[in-house]
Parts: sequence; structure tokens; C-alpha cells
Amino acid sequence: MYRNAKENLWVGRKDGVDKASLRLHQRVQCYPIDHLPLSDTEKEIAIIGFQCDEGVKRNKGRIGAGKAPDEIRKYLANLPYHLEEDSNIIDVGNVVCEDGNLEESQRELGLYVRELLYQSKFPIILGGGHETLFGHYLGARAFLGDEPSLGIINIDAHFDLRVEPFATSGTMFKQILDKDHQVGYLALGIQRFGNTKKLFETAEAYHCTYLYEEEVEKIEQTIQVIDRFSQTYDYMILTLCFDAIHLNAAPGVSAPSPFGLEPKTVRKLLRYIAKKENLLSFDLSEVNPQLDENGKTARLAAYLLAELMMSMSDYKL
Ligand SMILES: N=CN[C@@H](CCC(=O)O)C(=O)O
Ligand SMILES: [Mn+2]
Ligand SMILES: [Mn+2]
Repeated sequence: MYRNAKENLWVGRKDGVDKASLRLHQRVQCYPIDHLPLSDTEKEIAIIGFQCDEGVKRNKGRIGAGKAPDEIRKYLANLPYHLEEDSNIIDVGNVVCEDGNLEESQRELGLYVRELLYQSKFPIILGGGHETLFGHYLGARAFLGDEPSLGIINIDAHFDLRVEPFATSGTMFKQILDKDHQVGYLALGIQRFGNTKKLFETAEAYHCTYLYEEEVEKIEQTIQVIDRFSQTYDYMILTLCFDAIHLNAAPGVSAPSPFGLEPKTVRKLLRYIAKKENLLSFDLSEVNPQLDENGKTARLAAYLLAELMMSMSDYKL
């Protein structure tokens, strides 16, 4: 079910109304999904939330990620606005998963992501459990049609290649790769002890490219891998599963990572990938406000989102 964007989430400190004093809450505009503004710049970002943790529940994880979209917006709202002046940001509200109907809500998210892409927006999807990625993918593929190849970069401790009779937050890449032979998968930040041997075997069988967490930290090599991947596919989408990040910085996730990536490494990745011309859209998933420590995880999510948005117009590694 679709819910309109809430203006009252976009509030915060006001240092002034001159351009140099603005914060995000003073620049973000709320629109219903069926009344989107025409893009008057090439850099319009559209935020859409996915209030859903049914996939986490089915995956026997710790629920609460459904509360993340609005929580992350609150932290994002107060951050200073550092984008180029002609960059617009709109908030188009949330898709809510009701009565455990994960598949229906993923389809609905996909419809809206497709619509945003048709309207020349760059969708930023706030999950939700990592099942968010499946709806994100549906939208990107529907927009592209069957022909173009699509690379998915997943910054994650986990492969999410589980074999299950139903969709969960751990099955999305298996679901996608089984039906879409024009998709390639690059996983960054894989934890040896976050995945069974069987999952590693599945990753090999599906010809996935992956880097362990300690490999990703060697950033120059990682960038070469990203460059090769990006050149191989017509278009790319990017997903960040927040449990990729070290548990000290991201305690509010269902499956925390004791050897997770440093936040600064993830920032480098986002800054770099955001500049790729063939990147269509981004989702940030698995933040769980119910497990968070004093908003630490949601705050980091907001900072990383702000970095990604800024890097789309101004790149520094
Ligand atoms: N989204 C994916 N989640 C992990 C959870 C692992 C765990 O709970 O330990 C997975 O399914 O592999
Ligand atoms: Mn994960
Ligand atoms: Mn995941």
C-alpha cells in the first residue's frame, strides 16, 4: 500500500534561509507519486521508502527494519545541504507491506521505481529489510525492458543467494539470477562466517564476482573491480545492506558483523560508484531502529546517503 510523503518528517535546525545556510529539510519537497514534478534539472533525486521487514521475518531474522525509512529521513533532514544548487530532492512517500504480503509490496515498489525512472529521477530507496532490493530490481528491469544488461552491486556481508521455497531477505539474488540472464552480480564485503560453504558454492555456480571484507578495504584494487564490472553492463543498480558495516558503527541491524567494513570504506565506495554514468538507482536496507543504539545506525545511514547524493554532483575519493 502506498502512503504519501510526510512533510512533518522534514524538520530541523534553521540557520538561515540564504543558500549557504540551508539544510536538507529546507530543500526537500514532498510529492505524491502520481503527481511528480517535471524534472527541470538532470539531477533530480527521488526518495521512496519501503516499510517492510516481512522478508527478514521469513528469514528468521530480527524484525524492525520496516521502521527505518522514516527514522532515516529524520536524521537526513537536519544535515547541511551541500549539493550543487540545481540539484533537487523530492520525497514521494512510502510503500508499506501489509498482512505479510511481501510479493505484492515488492511488485508495488517496482512499479513506483519504474515510474520514477521514466520521469528522469534518480530513485533512492530507503528499506526495509534487504528484500527491498528485489522490488528495486523489478522497477529497474521494467524500466529497461528485457534487452539491456544490468549489473547489480551489493555491498553486503551476505550473498543473499539462499534456496528457499518462498522469497525472504536472503533469497533475492537467487530469485533474480534464476530468471534474468542479463544480470550480473558483484558482492562487496562478503564475510566468511556470514555465509555457509553452500552459499559460497552457489555464488561460484552462478558466476558471481565477490570480494571479502578485507579485500574491499584495499580500495584501489576494489575500484578496479568496480570499473571492470561497470564496463561489462549497460546499466547498474547499487544496494547497500547495512550489516556490511562493522557492528560498532552499525549495531542496529538484524545480523551484525564483528569484522564488518569501516564506515569510511563504505563512504569511499558510495562516492565512487555514485559517479558512474550507468548507475540507475540506489537502495539502503537493513537498518533496524528497534535494535539501534541511540540512533547510531540510522544517523550513519543518513550521512552515507548525504555523501552519495553529494557525490553525484561533486566527486572526491
Ligand atoms: N539478508 C540476509 N541475511 C542473512 C542473515 C544471516 C544471519 O541471520 O545470520 C542471510 O540470510 O544470510
Ligand atoms: Mn547482509
Ligand atoms: Mn543482504
